[in-house]
Amino acid sequence: MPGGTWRDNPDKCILFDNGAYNIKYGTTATEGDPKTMFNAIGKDRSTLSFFVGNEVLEKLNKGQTNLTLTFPLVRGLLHDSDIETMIWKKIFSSFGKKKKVDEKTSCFCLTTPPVLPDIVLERYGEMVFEDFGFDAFFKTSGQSMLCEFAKDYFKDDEIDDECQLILDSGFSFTYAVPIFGGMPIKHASTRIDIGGKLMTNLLTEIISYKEYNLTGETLLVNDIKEHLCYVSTEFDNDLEKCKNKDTEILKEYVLPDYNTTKKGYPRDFDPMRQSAEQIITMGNSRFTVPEVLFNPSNINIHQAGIPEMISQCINKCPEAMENLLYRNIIITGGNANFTGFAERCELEMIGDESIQHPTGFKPDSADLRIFLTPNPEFNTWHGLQMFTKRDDFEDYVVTKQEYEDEGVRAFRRYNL
Ligand SMILES: Nc1ncnc2c1ncn2[C@@H]1O[C@H](COP(=O)(O)OP(=O)(O)OP(=O)(O)O)[C@@H](O)[C@H]1O
Repeated sequence: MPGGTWRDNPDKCILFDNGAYNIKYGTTATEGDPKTMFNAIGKDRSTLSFFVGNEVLEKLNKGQTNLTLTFPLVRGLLHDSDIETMIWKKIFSSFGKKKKVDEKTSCFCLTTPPVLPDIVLERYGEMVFEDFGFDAFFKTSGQSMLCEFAKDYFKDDEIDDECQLILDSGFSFTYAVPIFGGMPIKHASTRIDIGGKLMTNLLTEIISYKEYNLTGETLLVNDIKEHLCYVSTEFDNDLEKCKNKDTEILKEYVLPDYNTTKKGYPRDFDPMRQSAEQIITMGNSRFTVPEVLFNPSNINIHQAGIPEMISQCINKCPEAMENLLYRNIIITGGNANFTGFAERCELEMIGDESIQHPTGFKPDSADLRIFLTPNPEFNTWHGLQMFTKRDDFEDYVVTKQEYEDEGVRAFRRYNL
């Protein structure tokens, strides 16, 4: 067990970027990328035994498809703290004997959504201090930590030090969060109720209707989505190409048979190929699914698409910040991995004949600069790690003693 306390031993700051899909975890001393833990449990419908975190992925990858998945975070918020506790325990036990987590001398650092109801904050306080018995707790929005990362990573591009707008498109939602002086401007934070989960569900429906019933095969469809979907920068053109069976767009996904192959894979469409495998042909669903991020009304969600949401968010901020925010937009989150995501945002913000909003969403007077983080899923965690190395980190930490004296108010001392 490592000696000292979190104040002097970087192994004792435990860092969780607590995504609704994956928890990215490590310590301040971790070198390289964090590890990930699937943030769900799976219950075997026949034996009722259950699997926790990555065990679920292992079972699913081996072809065990009769698992019911339960996610402890629902719509981004903690919904089932017992399940979350099980998954956190699984992570702590993975640290091994040598680096065994000693809660009494460790600080637990956690990312949460930018706006967190008191009742959820209270439950996190209970879990961290009462159930696990940590000595200290640092709670922050993921977006503030992403900023910490981006300010360093893009410093040569002269990203503004004070003022940025984070566009974070993850599993549950897509957020636009303006940041000033490292702190989110909460009243201006805006969100659309579309994230990776909804898009995977949508693709499941489309494939199940047109080809094979893949209901319940969430991870398989997720894999198809991650390999084959993209954000179109020429939507009408791409639709036309699909009608003409253009092989530039048509792709195939070979389904696993769980006998000779355990994993599916994508490949080019070849009309001449004779094939014994079960195949899904992906045409316009490759881009109509991610299109819902830009046109939510396509699936009857009456909210603004991403570029309009960004401008709505900036409009809620003081006018003096407007130019700075448009000049410092940082895109992150797992969905930012879709090819074309950042380009499409830029096209629609500026306005372009090839897309549906030719006039654009930014004022003519504002310059636009969009920064795409290099490894969108991990950058928030890296920002968190950088933050815990700052000289003033301790000022943002709530100790067990402070929590016992002040309760949940102790977390309101700072606004990250
Ligand atoms: N290469 C990819 N292409 C498309 N989508 C991807 C890719 N990689 C990851 N994703 C999607 O990103 C989503 C997860 O993103 P992220 O890790 O930012 O979310 P999270 O932090 O777990 O959740 P949240 O931010 O909602 O709390 C998943 O839906 C996943 O399918």
